Amino acid sequence: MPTVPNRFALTTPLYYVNALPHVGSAYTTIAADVVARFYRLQGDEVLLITGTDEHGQKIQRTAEALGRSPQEHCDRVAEGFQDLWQKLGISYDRFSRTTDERHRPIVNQFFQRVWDKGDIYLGQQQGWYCVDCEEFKEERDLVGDRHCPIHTNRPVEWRDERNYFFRLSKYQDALLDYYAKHPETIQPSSRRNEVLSFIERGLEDFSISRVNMDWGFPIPTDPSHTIYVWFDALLGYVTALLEPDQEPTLENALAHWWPINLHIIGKDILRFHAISWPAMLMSAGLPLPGQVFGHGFLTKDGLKMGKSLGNTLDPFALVESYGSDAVRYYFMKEVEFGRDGDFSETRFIHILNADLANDLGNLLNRTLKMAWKYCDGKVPTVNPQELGPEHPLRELAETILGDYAATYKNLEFHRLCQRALSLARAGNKYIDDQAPWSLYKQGQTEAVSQILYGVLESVRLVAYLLAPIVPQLSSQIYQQLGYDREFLTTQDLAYWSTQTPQDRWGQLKPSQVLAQPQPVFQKLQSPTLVAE
Ligand SMILES: Nc1ncnc2c1ncn2[C@@H]1O[C@H](COP(=O)(O)OP(=O)(O)OP(=O)(O)O)[C@@H](O)[C@H]1O
Ligand SMILES: [Zn+2]
Repeated sequence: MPTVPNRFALTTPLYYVNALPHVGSAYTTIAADVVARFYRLQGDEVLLITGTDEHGQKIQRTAEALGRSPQEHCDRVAEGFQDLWQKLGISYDRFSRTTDERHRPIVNQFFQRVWDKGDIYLGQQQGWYCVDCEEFKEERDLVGDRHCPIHTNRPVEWRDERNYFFRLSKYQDALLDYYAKHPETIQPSSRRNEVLSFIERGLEDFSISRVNMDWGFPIPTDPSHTIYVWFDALLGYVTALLEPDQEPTLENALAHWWPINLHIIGKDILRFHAISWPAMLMSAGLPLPGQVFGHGFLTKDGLKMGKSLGNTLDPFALVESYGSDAVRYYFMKEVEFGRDGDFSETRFIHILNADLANDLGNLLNRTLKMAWKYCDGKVPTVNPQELGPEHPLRELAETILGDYAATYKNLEFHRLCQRALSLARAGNKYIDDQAPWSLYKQGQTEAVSQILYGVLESVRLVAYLLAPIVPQLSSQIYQQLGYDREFLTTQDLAYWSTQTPQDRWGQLKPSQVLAQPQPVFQKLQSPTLVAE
């Protein structure tokens, strides 16, 4: 009987279109793509949502400064995002733009639910506003001469206006209660603690409308106000759930994929996702997303890289110089997900050469050459089970395979890379120790076959383990091992993940014809991009 696949829906933030994407936006999106690819390889039905947040004062002002209409500006920048995602191999299923005409009915219907619940009222808003965050800041959090702690280059602005408010305070206890019962919902745990202590300090209602600002949707019950950009942006996740030809109703949007399993975001927008958003959903009577993971910042000289500060690294140039797998691998391996990390081009080159060119690429290359020399260019004809459980490579591989899925599910990408690479390193050591070239000279062909099989099978497993992170490289390795180029990406994954599971020892078919050895990862040259 065919099994029904599990469903997994996840999102990146919808990025502001105040400027083209930078390496920080790429970082989150790469991580989300890795997770999506992992679940697809498990045979699950996956929906990866990314997109752009296009309303609000920040966008209106940026467009004005550039002499463009806001829509023209958004169209251009949204295209830039899509272009980068394509270059980085991001396999997104939906690109949600908050200026999409289907978004407005969803926002209106959601607003109506919250309105009917009595959670929206008119009040007076006073406070310090950071346009770059599109958020009111508490006086005690400001730095220097009233500057936002994240956007230290621009002072916050004083606001005193009549706005509609959302009754966030009403949900304080419900949120605490929910997070006590579902502690896994906010990750990593340091972020959970941060959110909990913020809630415990007391939640204040927040304004969800703006006056004198018309780049957004009007409040349905009072069109002289514009809906606050964050209220509309968070709902972009819901609009994204609609099928392309579906009528845009809230009911349709929520029917198949809701609740979303995972929001991957940076820690700058944690409160929106772990406080405002769940409270809005509670008000609308909807179940909450499974998890919010707030990762750390890529920093430059200790400050968050960002479009507003302009201290960023151009991801287009990075991909152009080094290729998408290199960029993906570096950020997943080098920065522990959840913590901050600085970028260094020298380190970038060092890690890629050490891991992918030497430990993995060379291992495959030298072993393939031996297989051509000693085994007629075929996977050695041995029964994989003859390599018993105590075989050193098999033993290590099976230990890693025992928990790699949990490692991915916990978003421990750096650990996954380390573990996969430890298998490649063990393969190199094993082949050096065994010296099959001497055994061949002594006529011990059976032993040679066994050794080469063990190493090639280990390389296959490393490629499989890393496939969500370096999809092109893994596909190339599979191809060298005699599989179709597309084996890991366009096969009927749901089928083969159950029929010929790739995450087991001994799947490499004896006698399968190998490809001619070719380097799968070119060594990178010295830094070219950033002066260090
Ligand atoms: N330096 C960074 N490190 C890690 N992630 C980042 C970084 N900058 C942006 N991001 C990602 O982008 C999200 C914020 O998107 P946004 O469009 O506000 O980009 P931004 O560059 O931070 O903009 P701005 O500098 O104008 O605030 C973060 O939550 C995170 O997912
Ligand atoms: Zn700010």
